[in-house]
Amino acid sequence: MNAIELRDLTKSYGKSRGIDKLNLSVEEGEFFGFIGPNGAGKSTAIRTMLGLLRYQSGEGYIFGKDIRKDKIEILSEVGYMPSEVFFYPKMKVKQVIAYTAKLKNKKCVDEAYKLCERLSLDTTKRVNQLSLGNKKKLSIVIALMHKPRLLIMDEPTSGLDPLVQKEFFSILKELHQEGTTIFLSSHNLLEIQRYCERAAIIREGHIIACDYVRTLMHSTTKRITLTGDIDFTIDGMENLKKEDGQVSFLYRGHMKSLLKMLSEEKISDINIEDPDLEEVFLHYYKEGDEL
Ligand SMILES: Nc1ncnc2c1ncn2[C@@H]1O[C@H](COP(=O)(O)OP(=O)(O)OP(=O)(O)O)[C@@H](O)[C@H]1O
Repeated sequence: MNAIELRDLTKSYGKSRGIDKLNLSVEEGEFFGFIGPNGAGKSTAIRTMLGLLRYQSGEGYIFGKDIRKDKIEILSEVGYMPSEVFFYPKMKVKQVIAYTAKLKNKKCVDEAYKLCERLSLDTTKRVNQLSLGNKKKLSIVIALMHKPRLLIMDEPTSGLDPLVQKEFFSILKELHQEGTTIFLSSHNLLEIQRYCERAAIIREGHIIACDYVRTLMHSTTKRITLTGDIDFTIDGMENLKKEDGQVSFLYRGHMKSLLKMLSEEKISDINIEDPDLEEVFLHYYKEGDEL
């Protein structure tokens, strides 16, 4: 069964576009990445699929349950970490935990305390005494404490220090091994590359690419690095970098024609490699680029 199934899901905010005919399938048990430039529609897609926003058309199912009709059942199986966190400022961390466990109607306080310990979050502090990063930790604890079947995280690591990020991903990996489906929306392409099996790229409210991360990286685009006497340009050269007698660029054309052109130039070395994920995604992000 698919954990997430969205078909032509459309949500607009009056004049401004949110998501437009968005299609997406995430299988149960996947570690899935969701990426796109600012304003692409990531948070809108997430909040719509969780039944938190009204939408105009299309359909959506979480574990086969209808996002329009079965909101409460869906939320009981999901752990959601929003990109922005709000807690009652005067509550202590331990009070937030107790209150949340009551709302979720699950015995999960012990699990929450274990998570606080692993993330170094002091449960005796009041929310208004917490730094931004520590508020984020609390939001992680709240999303994870009931061991949900599906975890949806919107920009979870922004504002967390590297040590906490490492521990956070160790926790996610453990949950994933236990069968939890993880849907991670992030601007950090390295963490998508490192942890996600598949990823979807959203731009202007549409999914423009969805595949295994490895496949996305092995696109037809290559990074070419040339050493030698280089003062020529080639059609299809992008992201040009020049340093220390080397020229490096992304190339999207036919390899045969590139090699033919280069054979006539004074080049002492050539290196052809796959670009890193960041470069591939930046290429997808750019408005008007073909896939
Ligand atoms: N409450 C709202 N009212 C009007 N327009 C909105 C509202 N929320 C989002 N939008 C618009 O919907 C589009 C998608 O926004 P959304 O927040 O989903 O993008 P995002 O991909 O999550 O962006 P970011 O990476 O910056 O968080 C944007 O054009 C945004 O301006």
